[in-house]
Amino acid sequence: TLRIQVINPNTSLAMTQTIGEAARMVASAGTEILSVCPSHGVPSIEGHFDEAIGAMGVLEQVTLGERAGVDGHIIACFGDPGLLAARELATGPVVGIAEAAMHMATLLATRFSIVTTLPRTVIIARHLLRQYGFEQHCQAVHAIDLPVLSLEDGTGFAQQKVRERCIQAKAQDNCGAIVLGCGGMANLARELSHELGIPVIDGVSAAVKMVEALLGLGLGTSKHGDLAKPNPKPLTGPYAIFNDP
Ligand SMILES: NC(=O)NC1=NC(=O)NC1=O
Repeated sequence: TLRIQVINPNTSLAMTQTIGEAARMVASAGTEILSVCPSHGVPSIEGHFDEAIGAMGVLEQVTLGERAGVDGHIIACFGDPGLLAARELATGPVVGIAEAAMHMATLLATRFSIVTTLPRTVIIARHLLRQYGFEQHCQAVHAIDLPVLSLEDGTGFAQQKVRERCIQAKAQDNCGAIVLGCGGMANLARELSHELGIPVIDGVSAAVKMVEALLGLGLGTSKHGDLAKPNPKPLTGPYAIFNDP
């Protein structure tokens, strides 16, 4: 059995649950999904400061997962916080939900749009598009202008706003696909794809299949060069957990 750890970098248990369920929906029979979140941190990630805190939680969970022998890791926040640092720590694949969804979208359409949460997170998506080399594929980045945890408030209001924004994007952007820009939207993609008649892609499920694909090819994170294990140093205080046992 493959064991893939899906890390919600924020500390909201409801969102961790949503993310875990979405991952299990698409996981292969031989794949066990472990859904985790940091022991300490920030309830939602809505900017650069939150991402820095979330990244430390990702590194904590990757460290614990590696020690437990998990085969691969998913960073289930649309900013992919801590991605490269996590790859230094990991032997298996580490895939972020933003890069996974963006890659999938480029295989299905010549242009995709992104629908994310707060306007201030739009710049984070733009930074990732540049970092991953997808700027020329992305037509627009839209925000529903609601906080991340509105997706977990049980009213369905945020979900309705996501739906409206996706309909608008399809009509206005001339995009062939839409990427959902938040881990908390993971359970909306299938229904929206059917309703809109275009691929609406959730990064959690995309990342599960990409990690399974990499493992199926016998591939893991390169340990040659800049993604080799960090040079050992005596880490102190809250970072002592990263020292080799
Ligand atoms: N753009 C986002 O909403 N990013 C996110 N913040 C979280 O806490 N989870 C996400 O996916």
